[in-house]
Amino acid sequence: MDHNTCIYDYTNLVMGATEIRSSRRMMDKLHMINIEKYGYDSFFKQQFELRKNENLVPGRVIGVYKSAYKVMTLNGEVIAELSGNYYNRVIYKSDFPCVGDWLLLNKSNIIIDLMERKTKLSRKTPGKKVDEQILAANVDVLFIVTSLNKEFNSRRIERYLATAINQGIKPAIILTKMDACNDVVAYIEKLNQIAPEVTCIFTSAYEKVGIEGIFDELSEGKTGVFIGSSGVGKSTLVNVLMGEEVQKTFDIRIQDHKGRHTTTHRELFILANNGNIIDTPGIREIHLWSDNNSSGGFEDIEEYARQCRFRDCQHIHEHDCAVRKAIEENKIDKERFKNYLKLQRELYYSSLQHDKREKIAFQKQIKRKSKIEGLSLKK
Ligand SMILES: Nc1nc2c(ncn2[C@@H]2O[C@H](COP(=O)(O)OP(=O)(O)OP(=O)(O)O)[C@@H](O)[C@H]2O)c(=O)[nH]1
Ligand SMILES: [Zn+2]
Repeated sequence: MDHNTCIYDYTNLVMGATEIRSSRRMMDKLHMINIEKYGYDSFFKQQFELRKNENLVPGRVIGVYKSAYKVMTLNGEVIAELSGNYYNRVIYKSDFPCVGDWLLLNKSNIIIDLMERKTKLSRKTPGKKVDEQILAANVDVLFIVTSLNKEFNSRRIERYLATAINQGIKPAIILTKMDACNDVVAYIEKLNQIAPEVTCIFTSAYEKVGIEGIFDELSEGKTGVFIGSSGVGKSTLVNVLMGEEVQKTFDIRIQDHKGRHTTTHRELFILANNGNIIDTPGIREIHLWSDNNSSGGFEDIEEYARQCRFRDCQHIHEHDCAVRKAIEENKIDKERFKNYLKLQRELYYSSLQHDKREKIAFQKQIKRKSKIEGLSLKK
């Protein structure tokens, strides 16, 4: 399906071939939004095509409220709520829409369905509860933001890199506050040790340095997420990218069912070059959550691991362990290796939890189904 088809569906306009060619001008006339700049590409168009007879509209979540969503559609921003049917189908918390998700809405702005996600930036829910929390969906680039000062921490960067690579998201490292750093070379060396292949962008929001480098990573329709500790300068950078003070709490205030005003803190903004950015304030830690065991960003260690005598070598006390030998010869940093093991364990644990969660959900589904069919389940 092409972009024009969805304009037909939505407005019932009858257009000829010539008009189709000038659909963008047409959209301007009708005050329609070009949702392609929000990342509406063939991946989502195909999903919409499969449902085209249902009179639905595609839209992207640009803000999340307690019980409603701010969604960008062809018609501009709307406030949308979930349908009862949607609620009934939800099994996991991660089935609820999050910022960056593409939705199918009906004409009354009721959310009928969630489109399949291209990527998701997930973490394990903070605290004891073991579950997945999706921070943002359909992310193309994870900007790992860190300052060129004491806050710089190789182990933390490795963790973020593993998260991005494991989830199929391209990582890029943004180094901030270059104006206040007098030994940039030392940081370049550190980055070479942990992320030789990763794009590193050196910036100063104060002096507007390096901003182009961020724009380069975000062409039209691409979505980037900023992640990093509090105080590294994420918001300042977002403001510079936006060219203005971004109002964190939009004027638009809505009421939830209890009549209270609620605001959102995870939002998607569009840049002048039509790239999309999501700021994630308040993310202090990220524990890996994944349904697969492959960590990312440790190719150097994995390269040595392939040379170990035993394929399932744990690199602890096995004979002929190439990894331990590399550590002894200072070819692998010991602390980096420890972090690798830690993240591996975290991933393994998370994949076990993932399987457990699937089993519980499967049982829930059977129970629900048998309830509907009037059957009772005996143990
Ligand atoms: N020297 C210097 N300081 C900066 C720069 N950018 C931001 N800062 C300062 O760093 C502090 C934190 O900046 P914020 O943008 O609020 O940091 P943040 O990462 O958004 O923090 P949270 O909102 O808590 O996640 C502020 O005092 C900024 O003025 C920079 O380019 N150079
Ligand atoms: Zn080994």
